[in-house]
Amino acid sequence: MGLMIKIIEIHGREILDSRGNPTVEVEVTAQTETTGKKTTGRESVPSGASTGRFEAIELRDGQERYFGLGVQRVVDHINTKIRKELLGMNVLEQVQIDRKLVELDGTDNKGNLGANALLGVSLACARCAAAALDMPLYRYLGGPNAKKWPMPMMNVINGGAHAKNYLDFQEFMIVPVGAESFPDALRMGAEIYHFLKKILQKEGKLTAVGDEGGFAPDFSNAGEVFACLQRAVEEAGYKVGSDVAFAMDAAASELYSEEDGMYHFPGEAQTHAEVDVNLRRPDTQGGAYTSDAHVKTQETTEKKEILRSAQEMISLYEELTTEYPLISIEDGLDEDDWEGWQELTKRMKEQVMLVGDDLFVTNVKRIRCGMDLKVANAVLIKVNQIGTLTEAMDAIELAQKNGYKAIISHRSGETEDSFIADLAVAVNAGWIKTGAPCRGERTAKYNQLLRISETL
Ligand SMILES: C=C(OP(=O)(O)O)C(=O)O
Ligand SMILES: [Mg+2]
Repeated sequence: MGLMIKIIEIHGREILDSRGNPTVEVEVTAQTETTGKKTTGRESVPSGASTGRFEAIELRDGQERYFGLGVQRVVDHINTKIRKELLGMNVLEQVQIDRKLVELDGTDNKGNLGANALLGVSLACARCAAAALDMPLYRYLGGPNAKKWPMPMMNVINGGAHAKNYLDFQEFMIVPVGAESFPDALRMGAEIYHFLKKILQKEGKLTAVGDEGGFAPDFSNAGEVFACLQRAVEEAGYKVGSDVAFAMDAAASELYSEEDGMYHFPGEAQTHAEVDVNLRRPDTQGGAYTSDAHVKTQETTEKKEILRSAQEMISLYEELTTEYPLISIEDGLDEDDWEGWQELTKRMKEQVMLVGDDLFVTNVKRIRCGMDLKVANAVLIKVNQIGTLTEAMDAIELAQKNGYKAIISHRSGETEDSFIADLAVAVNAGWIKTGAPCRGERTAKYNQLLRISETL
């Protein structure tokens, strides 16, 4: 038998995440049989705001404390049922541990014990195993061939479910594609972020930030945002396109209405309504992306609506991609609109990464389905969407083996945990999405990548 590092303690607790909501933290302690050495690994669990309908279930207490968001019940599952079953297992046997966790839960969506219970334990086991072997986490997870630093996709303008502004699309990212090293990439991103702040201030826009640390001012549409990002890149001394490209997460499932099969843009409509009646934003121009060609404006006495069909969404992305170096569009259409996604993929797959987040939910079944239907060409990987490390790594492997890019991603609710930084290097993902280059829960990942990049 190989080396035995036996799990001797598992302890879960409730902590706070970056939104001030409770989340799960887990400590796993294991003892190396040959030496008696004891090692503890600690991990915590992130949480989404624009969660996909097909994600594994994040359990919450639903009781009065923390307005129903407490995770004490989940912590109890860890400290009783899960602890009892896992004590004595070899912490090096990640696949067996994760299989046991899935079995213990016994449901398809992890709704029994909670994906947040399973994930905390799963990740803490890996962290503990790496430490027990005195290995960096990325090396333990990835082996000797883990060697590639991931290109950061930095979300510097926040909208959608991550900000209370008029911006309907969720994320606008800068991608320093011309960088020659990770430290260079991060520095470029941080410099542009500061120039962006100055530009927003000069224009009298808010520089308060959204959930992922990007600024959250009111823009009327995506075209206005990219024009502003272009200025920030240029003022920072970089070339748009060759040094820095753009990416966006439309998070279109949040905009889609099953009732009429259309995508709704209430923020865009609101900014136009305000311009019309010459209210607070007389400086706001309509922008090129609300032309009648693809926007239906339904005016009533009280309300103006801006709606787009799937076809019109695709046309909008094509226009944006023609005008700006937009290299990646995530969740461009609804999580259930496989036909729309087929059309989107057919039309844009050569120029752009078409990333499935809510569409694939890090789930091999849905990714396989997407591959069969020739949908998308990249998979967003969020460990808490599926609930165990092994299943997330299976999703990454499936993507990479089939020519799909894998982008390792944070959630909008994060902790100071940096597991995903190591994971991105471990699997040579090539891409990471972990917010703005500011705020501790985001810089925890970027700073860990700086440390790792010294050793690559
Ligand atoms: C990171 C994202 O947001 P959330 O965590 O709210 O799903 C996303 O949609 O890609
Ligand atoms: Mg997304």
